[in-house]
Amino acid sequence: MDPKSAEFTADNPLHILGFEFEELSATRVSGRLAVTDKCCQPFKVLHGGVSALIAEGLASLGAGIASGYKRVAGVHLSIHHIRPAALGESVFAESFPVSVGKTIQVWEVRLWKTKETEKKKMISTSRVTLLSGLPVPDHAKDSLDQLKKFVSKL
Ligand SMILES: CC(C)(COP(=O)(O)OP(=O)(O)OC[C@H]1O[C@@H](n2cnc3c(N)ncnc32)[C@H](O)[C@@H]1OP(=O)(O)O)[C@@H](O)C(=O)NCCC(=O)NCCSC(=O)c1cc(O)c2ccccc2c1O
Repeated sequence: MDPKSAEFTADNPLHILGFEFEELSATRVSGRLAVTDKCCQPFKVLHGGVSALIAEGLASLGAGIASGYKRVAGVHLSIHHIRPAALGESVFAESFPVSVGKTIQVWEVRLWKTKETEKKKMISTSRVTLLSGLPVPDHAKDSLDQLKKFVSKL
């Protein structure tokens, strides 16, 4: 299944905002978001909560894969908003693990402006701490199976 297709909703809130995944693995998760009205605060810049949502989503997916498709639970998120992303711009998000333990994982998530003509400019940097290796509830088994199938085809 193509992660950019309408059927693939690895993360529903991100999907609704138009986020498109590019990579999904235990060591790297990335994707892109066009900054539309749906993502902006009143001053027409990317809402800080949307940046935090991207951080939570990417880190959780990566940590879930790194834990062998067990359930993970985010327990702490910190974010620094370095510069704004304006309405009409596009952002690139990348995430990688800082530490993968048996029970705790720490992931870094960075958002960048993606104007090809410009030097890469960072929008925000986040650290997400997650509890990992939790049992998967029955109602969530299907979506984890779907994610597993997709990742195995990459
Ligand atoms: C907070 C900063 C302006 C501080 O900048 P700093 O002093 O650390 O560094 P620089 O001066 O070098 O600037 C860095 C970078 O920011 C650009 N910038 C500076 N001032 C402005 C400005 N007035 N307007 C636009 N852009 C500015 C500057 O050009 C530099 O970029 P370069 O590309 O030129 O290098 C800065 O750190 C910053 O802007 N950070 C991002 C802040 C941000 O976007 N926060 C998240 C969204 S805010 C938010 O979520 C939010 C705000 C609200 O007011 C709401 C109100 C009602 C509902 C919701 C709201 C809401 O969600």
